[in-house]
Amino acid sequence: MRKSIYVAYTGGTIGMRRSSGGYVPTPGHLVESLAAMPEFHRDEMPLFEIHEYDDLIDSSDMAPTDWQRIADDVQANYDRFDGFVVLHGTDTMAFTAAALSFMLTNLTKPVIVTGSQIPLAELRSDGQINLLNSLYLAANYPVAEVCLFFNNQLFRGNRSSKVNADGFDAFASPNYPSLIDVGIDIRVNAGLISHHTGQEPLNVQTITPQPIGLIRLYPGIMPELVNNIIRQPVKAIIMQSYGVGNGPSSGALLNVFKEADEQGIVVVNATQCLKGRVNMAGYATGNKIAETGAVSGMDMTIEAVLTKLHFLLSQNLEPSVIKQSIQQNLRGELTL
Ligand SMILES: NC(=O)C[C@H](N)C(=O)O
Repeated sequence: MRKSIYVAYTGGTIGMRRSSGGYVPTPGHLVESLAAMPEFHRDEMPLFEIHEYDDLIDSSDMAPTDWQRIADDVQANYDRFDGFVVLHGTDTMAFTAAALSFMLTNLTKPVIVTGSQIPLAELRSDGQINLLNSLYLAANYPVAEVCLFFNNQLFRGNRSSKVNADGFDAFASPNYPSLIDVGIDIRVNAGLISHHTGQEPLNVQTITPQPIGLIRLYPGIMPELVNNIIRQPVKAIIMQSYGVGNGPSSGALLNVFKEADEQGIVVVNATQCLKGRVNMAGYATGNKIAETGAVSGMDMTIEAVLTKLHFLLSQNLEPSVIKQSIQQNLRGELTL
């Protein structure tokens, strides 16, 4: 029997049209374009149902409330379909994929987030390949987790980052292998498919918008500037440090982070580098950051750290519990 895939269409370039003000999402345009593409309707393809959202958006406009809507949508249709494809803009696709990975617990069916760099209806679009393969993989290679498909690779959602603004290879998973590579053959990288038994029903954890500060360290960064951020109603700060978790060792700057920690603000030390992991014990400069109470972001992407913080802060947990949980492997987002 042909499998049945639910497509949640949120917006993004894949369904956009050129306008005098630049590309904009256009209701009905994607569905119309797909109807005219015979390859999507071949017998080897699964059946699919597209749910076009009322307000299609450029993913630059995505917010935690949109993540919630997508998660609730998957849950509402969970029993009727074999798998899920979320059509999404590329700009914040990695954030949504990471957020969904934390929000959806006990997943036994694939949720694949995808989109394109050129609209589906345009010449040389990568949308056709991305959507066609996402549907095919969702039906035939049911990786039971939230994934991101782009440029012939299926990545773990919470390990992905947008790394190329204008290339078709827009995404990478710097600290974790791709789950599936699509070439002449479809190669599943062994052992990466989750084996959930499906005894527990799918659960959606509610995420609410949270005040999280993101501070990228740079040579000459002024303590006063960071100090202003902790004066805000902020519950957590992601400190994007150098290399393996280092930063300027000026007492004034370190004191600001220490003060933040004492106020119950969770400070996560995440590296600016795309690849590799934080090890604050490696250098004296990193050790000093650890002494302020900051916890390690390990080898998580910034997208994973940010959405994991949303996930944890939304549960009203004590800062000490959040500090512990941030360093635990919840959905394969970090390597212990
Ligand atoms: N390629 C894209 O989808 C970019 C677009 N600005 C978006 O994120 O919606």
